Amino acid sequence: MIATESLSKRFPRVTALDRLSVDVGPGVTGLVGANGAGKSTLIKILLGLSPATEGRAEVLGLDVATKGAAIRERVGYMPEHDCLPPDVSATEFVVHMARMSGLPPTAARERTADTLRHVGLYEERYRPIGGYSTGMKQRVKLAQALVHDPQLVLLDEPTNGLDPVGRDEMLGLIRRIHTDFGISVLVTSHLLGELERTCDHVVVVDGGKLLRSSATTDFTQTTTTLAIEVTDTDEHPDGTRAVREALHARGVDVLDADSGLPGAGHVLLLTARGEETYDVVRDVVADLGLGLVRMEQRRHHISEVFHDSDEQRKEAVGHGS
Ligand SMILES: Nc1ncnc2c1ncn2[C@@H]1O[C@H](COP(=O)(O)OP(=O)(O)OP(=O)(O)O)[C@@H](O)[C@H]1O
Repeated sequence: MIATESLSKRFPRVTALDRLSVDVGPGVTGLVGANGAGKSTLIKILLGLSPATEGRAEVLGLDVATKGAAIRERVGYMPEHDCLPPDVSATEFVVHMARMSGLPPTAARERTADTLRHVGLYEERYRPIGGYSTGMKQRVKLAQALVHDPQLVLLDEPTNGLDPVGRDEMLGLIRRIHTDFGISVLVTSHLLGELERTCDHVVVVDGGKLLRSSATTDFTQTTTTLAIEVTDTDEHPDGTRAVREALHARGVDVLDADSGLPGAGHVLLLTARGEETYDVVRDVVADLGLGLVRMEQRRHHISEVFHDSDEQRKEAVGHGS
């Protein structure tokens, strides 16, 4: 769907993309990175709206440097910022965008009705957009990206400004774009956790560089932290400490309390190395006669991926010297 080769974009004061080479296949792909990582810059280059300084990129086999218009016919784009006209209704706006993409009037009206229904806008679609909530505006932006039945949509921070329920609804909609219509999706976010549930594949960028590109299942398998909480007993007044020592004796990594992870210090955090880690924890807690209050897989945060990669870089430097 998308292929970039040593793609760079330099502004006078900042390098927004730094020799980025990545392949994105069909399905739902998350593009994750902190604010300023280069996500929006990449999307604008992929749409042929902004030239790269160096390197090349193809979208649906079309070169972004020369085939921008053909790419934009086949690709939908949901911009990050509020860009909707306040005085027109969702229906008027989306019909207009469908006509702009070349659909004849009747087809434009039919596709608009279908698409607005798909994103969950019903009676409200005849009211002016200016009176909409943030969630409704995000849905209108999504609808205009889908209305011309593209092969691929690029969604820039579609969950921005939404409350947790709104985020979940938007993520469900994004998943269904692929499952119901077969349209592939590239969706950006600064939250790895939310994309883990929605995407088949995740690409992580930092400072314009590729940090990681993996199937979502690889992410969860290789970066699994378990949180354990146990009861205290008369025999073990500090149950947490007793478990920590027993696990250590069985060779299970217990992360430092100051690991920076939320909850560290109150619960034990350890790296799961597969099924057997669960068995070891169960046996250790049972042998000590403690109660297991909680054993759950921690959702990972983007900062941890950056942290891991920093450690890897340091290790690589250390080994090299
Ligand atoms: N037109 C521009 N002129 C100068 N610098 C720019 C321009 N556009 C982006 N940048 C800079 O390039 C870097 C990457 O910006 P970009 O918007 O691509 O990041 P992002 O990952 O999309 O973050 P955000 O979610 O905050 O938009 C930032 O440091 C930004 O300030």
